[in-house]
Amino acid sequence: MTAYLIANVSVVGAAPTDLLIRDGVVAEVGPDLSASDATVVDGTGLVALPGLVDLHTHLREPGREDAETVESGSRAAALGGYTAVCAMANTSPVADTAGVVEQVWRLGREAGLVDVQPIGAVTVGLAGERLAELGAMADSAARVRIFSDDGHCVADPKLMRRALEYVKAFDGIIAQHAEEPRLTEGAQMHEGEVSTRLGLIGWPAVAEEAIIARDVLLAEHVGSRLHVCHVSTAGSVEVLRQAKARGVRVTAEVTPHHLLLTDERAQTYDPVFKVNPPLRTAADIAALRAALADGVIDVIATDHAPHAVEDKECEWAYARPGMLGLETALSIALDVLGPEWDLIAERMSRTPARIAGLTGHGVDPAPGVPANLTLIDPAARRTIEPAELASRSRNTPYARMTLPGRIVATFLRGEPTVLDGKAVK
Ligand SMILES: NC(=O)N[C@@H](CC(=O)O)C(=O)O
Ligand SMILES: [Zn+2]
Ligand SMILES: [Zn+2]
Repeated sequence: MTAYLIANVSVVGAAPTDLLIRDGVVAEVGPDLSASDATVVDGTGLVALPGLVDLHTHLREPGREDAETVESGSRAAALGGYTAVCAMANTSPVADTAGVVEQVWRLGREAGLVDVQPIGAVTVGLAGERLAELGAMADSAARVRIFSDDGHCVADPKLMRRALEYVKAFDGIIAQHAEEPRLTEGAQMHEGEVSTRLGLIGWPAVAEEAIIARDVLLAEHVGSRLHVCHVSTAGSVEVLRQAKARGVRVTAEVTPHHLLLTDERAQTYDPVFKVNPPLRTAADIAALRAALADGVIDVIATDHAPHAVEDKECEWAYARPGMLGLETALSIALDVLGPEWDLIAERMSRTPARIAGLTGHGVDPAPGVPANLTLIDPAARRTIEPAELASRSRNTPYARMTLPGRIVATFLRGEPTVLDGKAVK
């Protein structure tokens, strides 16, 4: 195993120092380190963060390997500065059995670019009718702790209650895609001024807020852990704020795109901007940013949702919802939050690692800590070219935009997965 000496690097924004990585861990931290056997990485001007952790990634394998595979998605993640991703269950077949979650987990190990932690489905086939074999998935080699029907809402309150009760035994989490289906029938975008102008059926904010309100009450009643996926409205933030103040065990995520893009983008009729929940208003963005700063929203999660060309380059109404996120998330966070390195580490690494129970991830570089870290050049700017992305899909909403920050290197347990901004394998 090669040793690496990262010289003159700022650890989470502090004054520059050296990091020696050896045998998979951070061996030493301090000024003027030397090691004759180590490969030197010049860290001048770079910031080291604990490797990013994504609570919400769609890898599309098994079933839609044309859109993404565990390997291509893992490479996109490593290039984005990630060392661990949680893979959503809406694959084909659905990850609703021990067999499928173990398959995804094994493919992640084989790719070896990030730790792939499978999420299990809550209900069989995401159909919302019967609980999936949560216990078998938890006991499997994949050791599933987060369950989600993401893509669909667990709309039946009795089933949601049963799921929360079931996972309590092993301190599991139900991650909810909060969408009251009766309020979003035929919805194409956010319900508001722009949808009225365009004559498109809207998805009202209340369709999200009503489910979050119900679910925090259920989680409170049962005493279980609830996680809310892709929070997108100011009203949702208020529901979460009140629940947290009462001590409900609820955590929440926001996506990079909901922190930056508004429903005005729908005016282009370019389906690259079609996503669930939909892009909202500038007032929602302001509330989401404030909630991220004050901790009502715990994490930034990408909801990386690759889609094949034929599912995206068509009429808006027929296009699948979802956008890429892994390779641009850190840049969007930097753009939105500024160089608030401690906050970025908290929201994109430490807290998501803690929520998912991924020990060894989300820990700042210090002697003895597993060397899962990423090096960022905050001064660099890059223009996003969809064809250059490692993802198999091209549906980035940031095409030809120039964004701040570039991932220079990523290390997984002491081995580089990215060096000089390029994937190592
Ligand atoms: N976000 C999306 O618009 N799409 C996701 C599903 C989801 O996250 O709800 C997908 O799987 O494509
Ligand atoms: Zn969702
Ligand atoms: Zn999703």
